[in-house]
This record gives sequence, C-alpha cells and structure tokens, in this order.
Amino acid sequence: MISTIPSKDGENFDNTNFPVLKNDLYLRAARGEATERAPVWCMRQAGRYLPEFRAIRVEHDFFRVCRTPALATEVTMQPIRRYDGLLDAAIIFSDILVVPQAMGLVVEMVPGKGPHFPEPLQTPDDMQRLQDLHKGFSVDSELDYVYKAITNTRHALAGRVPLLGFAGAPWTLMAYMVEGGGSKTFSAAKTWLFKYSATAHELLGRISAVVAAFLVGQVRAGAQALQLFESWAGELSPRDFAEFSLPYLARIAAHVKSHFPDVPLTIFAKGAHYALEQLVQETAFDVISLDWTIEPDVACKRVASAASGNTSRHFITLQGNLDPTLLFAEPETIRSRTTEMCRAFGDTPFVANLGHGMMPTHDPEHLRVFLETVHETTRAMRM
Ligand SMILES: Cc1c2[nH]c(c1CCC(=O)O)Cc1[nH]c(c(CCC(=O)O)c1C)Cc1[nH]c(c(CCC(=O)O)c1C)Cc1[nH]c(c(C)c1CCC(=O)O)C2
Repeated sequence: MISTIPSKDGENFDNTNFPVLKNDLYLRAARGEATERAPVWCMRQAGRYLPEFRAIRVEHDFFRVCRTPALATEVTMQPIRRYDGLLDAAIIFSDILVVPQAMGLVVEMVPGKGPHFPEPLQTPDDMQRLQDLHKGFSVDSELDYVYKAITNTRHALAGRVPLLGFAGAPWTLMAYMVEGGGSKTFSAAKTWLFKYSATAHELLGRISAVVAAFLVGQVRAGAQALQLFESWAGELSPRDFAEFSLPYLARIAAHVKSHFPDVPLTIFAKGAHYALEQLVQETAFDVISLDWTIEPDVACKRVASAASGNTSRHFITLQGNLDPTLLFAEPETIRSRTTEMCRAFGDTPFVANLGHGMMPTHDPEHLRVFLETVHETTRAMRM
C-alpha cells in the first residue's frame, strides 16, 4: 500500500496531492489535440550516455537503483535537469524485467553483457516456478517499490513535465524469460510458440494479467501516461504477431482503459509496421510509436486510412522515429535529418522521439541538437 505520509529524508509517497502540471504538450498531443509545437522525449533518456548516470552506477547495482525510490527519482530527473525546458516528458527509471522478477525469476544485470536469467524457463514444467495471481501473488505488493519511485518522482518533477510509466509487453517478456537474456535467433522462445503452443499462450496470458495490473497500479501511483514496449515484435512473422502478440496487447490496453479511459497509452512494437492497421483497428492504444524502418508520411497515410470508417477511433497520434545512430553524425546532419523527419509527419499529431533508445556511446550534446531542432522546426511549421 502507498503510504500517504512523507518520510523524513525528503521522499514523498503521498499519491493524492500532486503539483499542478505546467507543461501539458505531451498529454495534449497524445490525445490527438493540435499543439503549438511537437512535444519531444527520448526512449532511454536516462542512461549510460550521461556521465551523471554512470557516476550513480559506479556505486549502485542496476536493480538497486530501480528498487530505491530516491535513486530512481534522481536518475529520472537527470535528463530533465540537463536539458532544462527541452524535454516534454519524463519516463520513470526502471526496467521491463522487473515483471519477470516479480513473477519469481532471478534476473541479473551483467555489466557489458546485459540482462541474464541464471534459471530461465526451459520446459512447460517450469511454469510451476512462476508466482500465480490465483494463489495469493500480489502484483501491487511485489512491485510497490516501482509505485513509490513513481509517486516520489512526480513530486520531484514539481509539474515541469508529465511522468510516464511503462512495462514490457508479453511476447518480449516471455522471450527474455525463456531465452534467459538477449538472443540472435530467439530459437528457444520460438520453440515454445510452435512446439508448446498451449503453454506459450498460458504464459502470455499470465504475463498479460500481471502487466495490466501493474500499469493500473502505476497510474494510481502517479503515472500520467503509459508506454508498452514490444521490443521483439519484429522477430515474429505478421501471422505470428497476430496470434502471439496482438491479442495480448489489445487485452492489456482494454484493461487499462476500463480503469483510466483518459490516460494516454502508447504501443512501441519495434519492427512491426506491417501491423499498423491492426494496432489502429483492434486495440485501444492512443499513440503508436514507430521505429525508423518506415517513413513517417507512409505511416501517417496508413494510420489515417485505417482509422477512417472506425467510429470508435477519433484520433491516433504517432511517435518517433529518428534512427538513434543518426546521433553519431555531425550536428549539421542531425539538424537536417531531424527537420526532414518533422516535416514528414506533416499535420499528423505526433510526439517526436527516436526510433529506439539512446545508446551508451551517444554524445549528450548531440541529443541536445535533436531536441532543439524539434522545437524550432515544429514551432515554425505550426505558425
Ligand atoms: C528490451 C528492454 C529492456 N529494458 C527496456 C526495454 C524496452 C526498450 C527497448 O527495447 O530498449 C526498457 C527500459 N530500460 C530502461 C528504461 C528506463 C527509462 C528510460 O530512460 O527510457 C526503460 C524504459 C533503463 C535501462 N535498462 C538497462 C540500462 C543499462 C544498464 C546499466 O546501467 O548497466 C538502462 C539505463 C539494462 C537493460 N534492460 C534491458 C536490456 C536489453 C538492457 C541492457 C541494455 C544495454 O546493455 O545497453 C531490457
């Protein structure tokens, strides 16, 4: 349960009384409203490319940072402070793998290697090792530390920008739980899909229930919008996306909307632009986040035509989609390619972002060029 009493060391876990929001550009754009310029934020905007983040990580293990509200708040605030006035949203510092941890699996973050599960799920019998929502497992108590981080961060933001919550989507989480880490072929996770299909669906269903409850809990704790990361969507064929990903995405969106119809929901299904029409027509997401493998003007046309004739769909906002490796280019190139991208979104309500996350070797000043260019270009476009 979230305590309503501010603690002595400056943390504030009161989720009933938040500061007034001063910059609502992101929320308005996500709801399909016209804005005076496009809002902008970046996936992985808190991370190792920032020296101030690396300084924290020297002293604290990755999941320790996630589990300590004061540290999670500090790290979430770092890019907001550094790019003062340039970022239009903060995303809570956490990881998609906190859900497999809550479900009972051990996850370590190995420096230079990424996430590692010492005992991944190997056969259908291993499902017994997972916590069961029907047998006393409480998402809210297991993940209360994320809620506390959200509540505390929302106070620390003091209304500067809205705070986004997030979670991994079922197929992506299942892939980590079965592979035990990243993978080139996804052969283990796909063996589950095609050899143990019934168990795979059971697992996807159980993850969906946890993720749906977790997202609702994040809004109760103070998240003002949510993003779901289906980072491995592109590993599935369109047919298998339709069977093993889309129905679960739709179920999670419907559940969150039934609790909070006005909280904007974003789906980032990386590599799955083949499914744009289905995401528009078969799910309740407000924002579709694009990677860089589709041109913005093509996505705008496809989404508009998929939405027309569907009376329950008043708007779809797009988010994206500059190739993050463009930030390795000279500032001049970053400027011209960012301008090109903004123009290609045209009049479609959009949230400027990269097509995937910031990388550890990015130069923080190059991100500044991207942010400034979005401000200048989209303000000029909308005058
Ligand atoms: C697949 C995935 C993960 N985590 C996440 C995804 C989905 C987005 C995507 O597709 O990239 C999501 C995530 N991970 C992190 C955030 C924080 C919020 C943000 O600033 O965007 C978010 C939204 C912090 C993090 N999560 C992680 C780091 C770096 C780890 C460190 O500090 O040592 C950060 C800042 C670790 C992580 N966590 C994960 C991986 C693959 C890694 C290793 C990556 C690497 O080594 O570059 C799983």
